[in-house]
Amino acid sequence: MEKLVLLRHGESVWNQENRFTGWTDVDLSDLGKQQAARAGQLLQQHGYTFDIGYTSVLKRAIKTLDIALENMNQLWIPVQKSWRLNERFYGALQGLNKAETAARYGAAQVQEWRRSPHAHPPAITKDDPRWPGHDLRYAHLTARELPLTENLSETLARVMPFWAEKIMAALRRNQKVIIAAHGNSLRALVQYIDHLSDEEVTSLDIPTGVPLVYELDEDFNRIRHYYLQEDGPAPAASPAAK
Ligand SMILES: O=C(O)[C@@H](CO)OP(=O)(O)O
Repeated sequence: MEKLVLLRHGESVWNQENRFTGWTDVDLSDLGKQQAARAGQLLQQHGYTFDIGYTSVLKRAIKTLDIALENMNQLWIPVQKSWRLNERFYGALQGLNKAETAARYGAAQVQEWRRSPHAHPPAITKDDPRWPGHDLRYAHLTARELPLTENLSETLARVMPFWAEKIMAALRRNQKVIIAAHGNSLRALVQYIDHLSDEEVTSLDIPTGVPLVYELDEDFNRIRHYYLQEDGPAPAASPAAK
């Protein structure tokens, strides 16, 4: 039996300000740093050790993994970063306040942009400073890989090669894996691992800074999954999107 731990980054400054974030590289809030430390302490208390960590190229996830590993005294393990684990690219919504956007476009429209697997948020254009083609860390991406907007299905499609080539390969080597990523890149991964329908993934929300443990059989099918919390494991239910 393999154990895989998924960890959404701790609260970011823009989570706190209720702004659409996507690929914007915002930092953790003080609460987010505390959540990351607590996640590491919980993992250590429950005896978790890891052989390798995977994260995105965004500092809120990188720092969450760092802080969690430091609190487990495992900061020394290899960590691989990939843009494929980035948050879903939120297009022209990036930077906007979610409540103000709902007041302008209607709550139903905003909820669809946020949670539907197929709805595209409004796109940016390549002359927009938010276009990742302007950012050195994405210089190796092809024109097709650089998003102008992304829906959840497209996020899943770009997470998948990394899952198959890197993460599953590590699991096959019996390595113990932790992935620190984002609300929507993890929703996409959970949809895949759990075979969730589009309807089920619409109501899936993953909390910040709480380790989500998957116990997998040798074919990487889920045996059990649960959140690791102060008062013991909690079912990985799918609370409605906020
Ligand atoms: O802003 C974002 O990038 C994400 C995660 O914080 O928000 P949402 O919950 O709307 O997908």
